[in-house]
Amino acid sequence: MFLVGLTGGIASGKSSVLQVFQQLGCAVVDVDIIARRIVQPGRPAHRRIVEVFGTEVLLENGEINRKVLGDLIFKQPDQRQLLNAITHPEIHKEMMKETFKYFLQGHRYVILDIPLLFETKKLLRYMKHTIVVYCDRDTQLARLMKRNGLSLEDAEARIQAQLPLKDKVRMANHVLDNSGNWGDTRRQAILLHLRLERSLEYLPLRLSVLMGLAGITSLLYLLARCLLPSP
Ligand SMILES: Nc1ncnc2c1ncn2[C@@H]1O[C@H](COP(=O)(O)OP(=O)(O)OP(=O)(O)O)[C@@H](O)[C@H]1O
Repeated sequence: MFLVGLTGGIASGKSSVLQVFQQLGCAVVDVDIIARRIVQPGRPAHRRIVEVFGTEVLLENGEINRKVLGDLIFKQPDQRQLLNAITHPEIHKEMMKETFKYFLQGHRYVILDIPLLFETKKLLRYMKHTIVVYCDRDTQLARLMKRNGLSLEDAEARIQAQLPLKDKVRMANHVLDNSGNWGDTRRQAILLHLRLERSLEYLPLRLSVLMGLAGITSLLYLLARCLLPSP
């Protein structure tokens, strides 16, 4: 098995592309979904967030108010670091669990949607391939304003706060251009899936696990022969 990191910019189309891979039966780890799951009431990260940021970041039903928290950390970078220190270890644990589950199921590759893959670089070394979902700036701006109901100024500020998409394109192994219509992007994603599925890069890990298992079995057999009395 090998890992494929999928990234892009805000509203560039990562989640939409990830859905295509999911529909194709790929093993998909959606960091956005994990990030929502680990802050559900009752989870340790939820408790820590309330301790640090206060009850004003809660909705009436006790869930985290993502909009309020999002605005808060956007305006105060030191608060963002605090939030990351609470959530990142929990997110990484869940990612490892899901990836291991897919490994046991025999998938050839696992695709992980990691919005800040190139910014934090923490997980980059584990990725055999990287994919950037790109779209031109005007399209990105228009989609972001429409989806989040943001003003031009606010949308520009959010795009500005990230590493430019063009830089991410330079760092990636594969680029999916989502500037045009959806059918075109879908086609690019399907072609890429076929390439990854045909790759033999999954073999080294699978073979080493099989050889490890064979080694342990032989060892147990030899031990049993030595320890058990012969008939
Ligand atoms: N090719 C396309 N044509 C038209 N609309 C699109 C296209 N691709 C994505 N969109 C729309 O653009 C918006 C952003 O897409 P999506 O949510 O997939 O981006 P994202 O990169 O996951 O965003 P974020 O990281 O900010 O959550 C959505 O409303 C989606 O429906």
